[in-house]
Amino acid sequence: HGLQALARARTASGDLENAIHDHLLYSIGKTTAAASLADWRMALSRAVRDLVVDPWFETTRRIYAEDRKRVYYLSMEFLIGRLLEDAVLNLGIEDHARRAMYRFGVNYDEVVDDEPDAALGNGGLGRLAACFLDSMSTVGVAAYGYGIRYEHGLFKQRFREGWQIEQPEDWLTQVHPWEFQRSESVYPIGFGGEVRQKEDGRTVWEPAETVLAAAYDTPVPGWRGRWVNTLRLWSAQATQVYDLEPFSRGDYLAAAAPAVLAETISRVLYPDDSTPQGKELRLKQEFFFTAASLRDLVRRFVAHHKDIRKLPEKVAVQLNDTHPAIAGPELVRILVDEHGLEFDEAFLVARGCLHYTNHTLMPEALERWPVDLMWRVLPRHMQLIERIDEAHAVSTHAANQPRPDSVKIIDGGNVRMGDLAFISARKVNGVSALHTDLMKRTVFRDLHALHPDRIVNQTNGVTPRRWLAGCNPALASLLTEAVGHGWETDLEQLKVIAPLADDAGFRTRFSKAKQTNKDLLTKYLKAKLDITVDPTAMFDIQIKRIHEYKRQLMNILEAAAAWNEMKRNPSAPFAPRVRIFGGKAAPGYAMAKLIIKLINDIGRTVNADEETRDRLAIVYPPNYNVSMAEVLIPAADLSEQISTAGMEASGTGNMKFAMNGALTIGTLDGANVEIRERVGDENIFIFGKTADEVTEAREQGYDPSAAIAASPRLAEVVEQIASGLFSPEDPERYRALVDNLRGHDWFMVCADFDAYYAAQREVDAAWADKNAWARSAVLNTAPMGWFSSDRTIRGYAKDVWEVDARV
Ligand SMILES: CCc1ccc([C@H](C)CC(=O)N[C@@H]2O[C@H](CO)[C@@H](O)[C@H](O)[C@H]2O)cc1
Repeated sequence: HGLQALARARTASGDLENAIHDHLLYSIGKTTAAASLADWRMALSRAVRDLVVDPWFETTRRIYAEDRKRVYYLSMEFLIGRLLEDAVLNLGIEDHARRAMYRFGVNYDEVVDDEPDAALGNGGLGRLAACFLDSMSTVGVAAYGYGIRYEHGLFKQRFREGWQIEQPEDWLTQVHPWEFQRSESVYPIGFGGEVRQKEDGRTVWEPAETVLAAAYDTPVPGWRGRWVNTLRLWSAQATQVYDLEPFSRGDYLAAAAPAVLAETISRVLYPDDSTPQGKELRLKQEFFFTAASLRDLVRRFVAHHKDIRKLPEKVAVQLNDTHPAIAGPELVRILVDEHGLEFDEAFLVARGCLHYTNHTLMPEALERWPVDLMWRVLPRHMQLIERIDEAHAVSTHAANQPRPDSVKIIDGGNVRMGDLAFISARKVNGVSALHTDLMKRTVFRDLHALHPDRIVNQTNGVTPRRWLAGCNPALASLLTEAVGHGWETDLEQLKVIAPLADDAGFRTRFSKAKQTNKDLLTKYLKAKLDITVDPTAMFDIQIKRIHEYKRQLMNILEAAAAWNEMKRNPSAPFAPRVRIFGGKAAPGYAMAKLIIKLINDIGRTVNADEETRDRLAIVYPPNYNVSMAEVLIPAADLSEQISTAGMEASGTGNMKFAMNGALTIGTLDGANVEIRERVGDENIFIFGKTADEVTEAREQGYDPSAAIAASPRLAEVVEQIASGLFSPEDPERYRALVDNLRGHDWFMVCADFDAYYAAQREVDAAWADKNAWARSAVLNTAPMGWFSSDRTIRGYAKDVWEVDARV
């Protein structure tokens, strides 16, 4: 706490102001008169970073002194968003920062708003990794995040006539003030080449191509800077920066080629969040960061520990989905080829360190790499994968006993990364109770039967720092008033407000906080997008990646059906709504892009309708990202979590909305099930088929056209779309979408439509009673302690990593 006091002392007396001024002059090289907003942001960021460095050193010193077991979180994605405001929040110096900027005549909020998002992720998986970093630092787990320092993060989304278009993201065109380049941590990473047997029996892999992995470290401060972990991101560099020979011939392209090719590995994030494209470059990215991370953590271990066999006592590696699953064979390779262990022992040591989290049951999202590609890019690893597969067969099946394909790593010419990860790991977890149960009954049924104690559940969580204290100061101060300080790091304390749901005064102030956020969002939409909405209407929000299983289609179909009814029956008790959509589609996902266009087409028609303008508006701000979520979520009244049951592994947006006092309309899918358990049936709107009912309906040959015929409302809307009502300029535009809906509807939109429509009418009725709504809103926030990522991380620390969690 000395350090914390030091940080405070250094900020209290205006030192922060001096530090900012010094950085502006001497780090940025600008006078106050000449400084731009970006310059001020750089100066403030550097000054705040300074306050994190000492506790960072102290954390590292303690980890070594106490020889703490470390956690290494390997993830292809870290969807961090902005860092300045979050660091200021964690250090508790917002007033100081705001006052210091004010003294320079600079608006603090504009400085914060100037920071580009670090969009190094696609969606749920990447954002979860970022929340986990915050929680590991706050609860005091000695941890490193390992990932890729993409030059270009997730693409920028623009709409051209309602169609999504993608533009490159370029967060690094400006200096990134939070990172430190670690030129001493650069490792050669090989690809391709040969594997040779040496006369002493040892195996040597001689790669044909080598790229350098250069480390960039970003400090990850926990609450009040008591503990500061590290995020180490790898950037690809060429071993040979420049080829002078072609240069001297004037062939500048050839001269630059080696560097360009090498750097391609960390150039851009693949924008898919479900169907892998199976590109060789993606495989190289996965191996590049995994191999660099394993080399780095083994170096750190052997620097202080003699016996490599003891690695599992001091190292726990978490594989964030199958993307780093090559870690199994790579760690075995290091132990066998470089440390001389026998294969069997090396495999046991490696498995002792590795743990795998599965984030999706979607068959098409499970990575499979063609065996011939693996032989070409990673020949030594392919040899070891065969050995691992063989050894597993022998250890689980008698010699003559046939092995079901489902437990084979290599099958049908592919390496199944899910099976490789499962077999290489000590613990495997799902991300919600329902999802973990479904893992045991579907994709990993046979492996679960062979290893019944390997799968555990760790229901996701979100950090209450960014997703409540940071993005919702209006509610946060009300909570602090009612609960006292401490809830930010012990969210269970929010339970205290449950009885206040019956306190009219508290309800009023709770609703006032919500209205404050709705007014802020209204201003944001006007300022950024020139969109005008009615801040007193119900803000009904669905924000997430566009995917058929998330059923944005069902949402917009219901909106159109409500619109039809409003026109048919103007006195019907529809609650005035602003229906907000946000989300990107993977560039190659045609149906998702068509759904975006349909939302914009129906929005254009409905928003232009004078008759219903006061009761329904449809808004789709482009380029949904972390910092936009921080404005949308606090302003939400209704949270749309309407996925086909059994297909959303957990969801994390659902938790953020409930934490911020929104009511959920949703299916019994993912973590919605656990949200309902905690908020109670009367404070949530559940509808639709359960996961088992979905499976059953599919097995019994579900006929969507019958469901459409049975629902006049749905039939009317489908016909309107098919006839081009919302696309007069191209009546056939939605042929594929309508045909799929009538003929296939794998995601049960038609089957759940009427139940969804009815649930939305219940929402309208509930909205009419402001007191009851406010009461339910309070009773959504109160029990959200379970959904703090601090609780999730404490679960991993105890059940998976077996590490201390103490600052
Ligand atoms: C290789 C292409 C690819 C890339 C990313 C993914 C991710 C696993 C998709 C993802 O983000 N899954 C989401 O993970 C969240 C965090 O656990 C869950 O809350 C969501 O339900 C799940 O869809 C799959 C396939």
